[in-house]
Amino acid sequence: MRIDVVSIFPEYLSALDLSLIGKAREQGLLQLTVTDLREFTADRHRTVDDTPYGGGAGMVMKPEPWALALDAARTRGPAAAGAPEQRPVLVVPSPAGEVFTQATARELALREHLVFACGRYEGIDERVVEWSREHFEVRPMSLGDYVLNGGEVAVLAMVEAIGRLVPGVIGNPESLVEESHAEGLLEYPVYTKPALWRDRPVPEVLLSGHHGRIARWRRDRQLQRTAARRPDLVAALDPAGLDRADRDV
Ligand SMILES: Nc1cc(-c2cccs2)n[nH]1
Repeated sequence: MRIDVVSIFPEYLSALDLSLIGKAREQGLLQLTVTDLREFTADRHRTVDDTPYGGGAGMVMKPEPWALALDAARTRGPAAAGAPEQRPVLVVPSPAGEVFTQATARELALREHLVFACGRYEGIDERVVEWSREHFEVRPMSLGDYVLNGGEVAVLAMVEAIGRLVPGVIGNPESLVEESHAEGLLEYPVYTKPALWRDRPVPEVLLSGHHGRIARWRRDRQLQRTAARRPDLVAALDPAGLDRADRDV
């Protein structure tokens, strides 16, 4: 998978050099390029913003640098060998986007080329989004109903959520199965040594070695936790995915 990120603060994305995503880049599982939008300006001051038409506070990001930067990202490097001709996905972090979920991460982890446009100020001139539709599948994307100062933080979260689902990035794919949201439920509580810590014991069943009982206990905790903390997820559950014992929780 190829990932391009365009930002006026490329150093913000240096966290993607670290840990799991950094290792996947070294292994060639992910090709990630971060580009400074200001490289695509033509004036001495490297201007990327201007006042909004129609008035109002703040500044809007100018269209031309974005068009040049996105075209460069789209055409950079050879198309992956053998990959079907897919248009790259242009993800535009925005509080006005569709909400990014684990399902979105799973969907985007299957794509060959993702380009992330980190907007700042009051946003990017809307004509860039319209212009991009010719060569990209354009996806305005929100992390949630709160406002950030720029798209970089959202891109860090999305690249991690997507990247970890790319085959080979996580050493043990088993650990992807029971994590929160993997199947619409929150994950169960976890424990490790010591068995007694500050007068708090580990739940007895987990020390029993009885795998069936442990699996049932964990599933019950997932259902109870989801019902308590995220009733919206319970409402969205597919009843066909629940077994009889689930219904008794
Ligand atoms: N969910 C979300 C995205 C954003 C921003 C993206 C770019 C500037 S602000 N705020 N909140």
